[in-house]
Amino acid sequence: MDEVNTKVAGYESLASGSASVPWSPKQLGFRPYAPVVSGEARTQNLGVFVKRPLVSRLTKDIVETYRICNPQFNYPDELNPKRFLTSPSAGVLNDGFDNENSDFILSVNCSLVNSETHRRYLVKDMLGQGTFGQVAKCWVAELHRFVAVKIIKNQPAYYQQALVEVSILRTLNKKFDPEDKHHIVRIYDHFVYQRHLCIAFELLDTNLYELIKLNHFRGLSLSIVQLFSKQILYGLALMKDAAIIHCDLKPENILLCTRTSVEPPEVKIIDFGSACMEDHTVYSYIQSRYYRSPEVVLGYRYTTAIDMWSFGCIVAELFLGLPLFPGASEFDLLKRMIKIIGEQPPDYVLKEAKNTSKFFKHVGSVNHEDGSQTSSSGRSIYQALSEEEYEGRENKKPLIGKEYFNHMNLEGIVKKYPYRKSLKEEDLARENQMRLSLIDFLKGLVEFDPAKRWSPLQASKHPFVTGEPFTCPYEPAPETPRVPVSHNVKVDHHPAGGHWFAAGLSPNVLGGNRVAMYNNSHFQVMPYAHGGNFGSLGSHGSYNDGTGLGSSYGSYGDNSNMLAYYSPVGPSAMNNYAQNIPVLGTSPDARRRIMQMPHGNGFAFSPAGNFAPMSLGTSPSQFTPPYSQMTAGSPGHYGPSSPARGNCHGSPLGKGTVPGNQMSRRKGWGYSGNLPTQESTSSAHWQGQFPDVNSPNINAGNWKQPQQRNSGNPGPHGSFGSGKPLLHPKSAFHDKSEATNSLPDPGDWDPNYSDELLLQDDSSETSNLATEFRTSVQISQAFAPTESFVGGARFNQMSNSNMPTQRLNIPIQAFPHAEASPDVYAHPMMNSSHLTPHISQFTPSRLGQQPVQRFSHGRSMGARGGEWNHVKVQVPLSNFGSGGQRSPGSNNNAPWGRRGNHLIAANILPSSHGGNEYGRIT
Ligand SMILES: Nc1ncnc2c1ncn2[C@@H]1O[C@H](COP(=O)(O)OP(=O)(O)OP(=O)(O)O)[C@@H](O)[C@H]1O
Repeated sequence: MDEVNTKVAGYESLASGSASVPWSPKQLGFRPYAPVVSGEARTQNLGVFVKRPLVSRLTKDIVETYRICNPQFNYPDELNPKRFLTSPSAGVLNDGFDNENSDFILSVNCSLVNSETHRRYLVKDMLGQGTFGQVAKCWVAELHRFVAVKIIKNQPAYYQQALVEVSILRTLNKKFDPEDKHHIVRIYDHFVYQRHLCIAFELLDTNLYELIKLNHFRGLSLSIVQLFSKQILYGLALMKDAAIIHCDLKPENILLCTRTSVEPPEVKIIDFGSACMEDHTVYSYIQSRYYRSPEVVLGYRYTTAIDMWSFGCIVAELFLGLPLFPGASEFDLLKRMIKIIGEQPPDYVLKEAKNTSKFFKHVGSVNHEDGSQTSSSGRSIYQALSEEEYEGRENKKPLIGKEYFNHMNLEGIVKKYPYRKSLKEEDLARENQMRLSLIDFLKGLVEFDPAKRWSPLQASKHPFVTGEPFTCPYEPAPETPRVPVSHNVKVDHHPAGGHWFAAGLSPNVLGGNRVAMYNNSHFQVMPYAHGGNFGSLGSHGSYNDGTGLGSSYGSYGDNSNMLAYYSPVGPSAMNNYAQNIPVLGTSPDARRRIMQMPHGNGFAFSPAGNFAPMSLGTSPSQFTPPYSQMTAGSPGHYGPSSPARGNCHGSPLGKGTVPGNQMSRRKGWGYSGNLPTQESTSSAHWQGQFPDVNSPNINAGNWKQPQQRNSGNPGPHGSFGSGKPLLHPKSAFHDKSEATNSLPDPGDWDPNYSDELLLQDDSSETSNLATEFRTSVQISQAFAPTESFVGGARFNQMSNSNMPTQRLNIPIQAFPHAEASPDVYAHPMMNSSHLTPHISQFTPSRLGQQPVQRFSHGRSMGARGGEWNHVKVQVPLSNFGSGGQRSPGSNNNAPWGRRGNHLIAANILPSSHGGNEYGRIT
């Protein structure tokens, strides 16, 4: 401390007692505190005022405060103790650069450097953590700008999949949306630093889940729902046109923009780490459960329509403040869908879907004349299993979550959602109109039949989006058939580019690097004459589409004429390609990759960088490196946006699944081919038709509203437990524990939660500060006035006097003004016992995870390790000279874990982009 003090100019003179430069406070030294606008205050654009706590405000800029008091005061940043942002911060891997989770250990003011452009990214803060690694807020001095940098875990599978994200985003940004008009996050740069792939994105703000949470799980005003819906549809339309399926659309992956003068607010879609090309859908275990489409649950072929389902769920959640289908399990999810929508998946889907027998029983008769199965009554020949039947078939009780919506259908849920108290009569009529419009809108989105589900373009013309008066059910005009996807998307590819090239993607913008990679001595060309040994080669008939392209993990083409590129050093690990065939054909989504090896001999590729013997049908998730607990020191500050959400959907790369129940990745996709005809318009076509937000004549006449909605869907044909109690007689205990488990405290995943907690424990000022904090959150008010047709926010602003000082009470002030009674609307926030702690409340469960799994993504070391261990990673070949573990603490036998003497960044990895791309952020 002494040493530190004497180094501080200004302080030095004080400490020494020297009178040479006597210090005295200057008059100008004191001036009104003007906090730097950043972080939580950014949301002011939306009228969301979240003041920084007093303690923070008094101390955050203390050096500056001292400097104002005494201009001679000089405190160099280097004197600051290292402040780690990554936890654990002990460097045990990668020569001490990485922690035990293969995360690069970040500290404030450490730099990430693009060795090619020498651009430095000065780490300032942690923005979030996800499956792939960490996202840090970084300062780029030369551009005088903050960006978000995603630092991918130092593991090959993560690395490779992250390259897919790079490639997809670059394709979307550059080829489809060069002018940044489609609400998709911009990617600026990517490079490797200390063996970590770093991806620089534009800096965005809070995600929509956080926004809803800030609003205490009350829904947002219809004007905002409408506005965000329109913007998200812009993005979805772009993706459909690019034939890209996001595969993980959820409120957490839609972020507010940070622009200071944006009016109205803007959102953007992020996280393309799960995305894939529409004609190369390989993985069956995709989408976060609440937002998972029925076709994915059922194991039916899927298209961009699954994103529209997720979109429908998001729109409903924005309005309700709670997920529409918060299924605790897939059984529960389907049950909720059927109950709320009042239908069930169409027979043609059930007939073909792989998992139908898991959820439905066959009750129809077989028409022997034409061989088809039809019900004589014209009703469905499938009936949903009851809970008991499911248990009988699966030998386990289905997890059933809490009922939030009081057994209402979609219409009832929306219609009976509480109104704000102060809604005037004229506004009430308008609100009702909007609600009817919303109901109709949602019906077209959460439509069981993927063929009938509206496309982004169709949905964008719905009156709910366009703002036109809703008079009758909307019937979209049919879309113009588009040219096949593969002709629509131009992709860069290179035979040595590995599986992301095979996926029709190119993360590498500079061709030189690709060549360098191809020719690089670190890659070995391995004659590969026995494709059948690696049974995935060309075996996946579902998307060979006549071109001889293969399917699974980086493998495609002619079994007998293939070279496999093996890189002992490259994070790309294993690249293979088929000679003389177009390199298109593999899903980029390694996380959901299901190995399809119907005629293999038990060997497959390991993304760990080697050929590894694996059992048939092994999911790539099963050779994902052990995914250890995400033990961020302060997850409350920068933990996953909502670990719970990330938990239940099964990303094989660690997008945690609940051990024991969600690890059931579907294997053997086995879909025989015949992808449905994908319709698409050309970019010019749909862009021209897309409604202009600012146009007063938004698509007038472009949509029609026939008097009768022709849904073509008969009523529900089956029901879960029809005529029987929903719960198994023995399930009372189970249900209770399930409810408890699935209703964790939102604080467990709320990054701001610990702030409030901190305030509570903070001496005598606690209640004042807490009150200040709470009363400064004024979301509802903020969202009200911008659009005229909806009126104000749905909720009154909470009054100070009513604000409790106890943290646990805060969120449950949600409906003090609600007019509906709890018995009418079983909303968790309306429960009269709202003053009890969250954990016993109907606190919204994100994806049904237990709190403890939140930050571990539901994967314990043991569980992951068990999966990992069965994959024997081959000993690296000759030029992998730096064998052995990278560090004493490492037990990673994969070459990835070794540092070696290779210049990965320079030789192997795709280079960062040129200046023109980056120029966008200047
Ligand atoms: N451009 C950005 N600006 C600001 N914050 C961001 C940005 N991108 C990501 N984040 C933050 O980082 C978190 C993790 O990002 P992202 O979802 O891309 O990572 P991931 O590892 O793919 O996560 P997941 O586990 O959901 O797949 C986000 O929830 C968000 O809070």
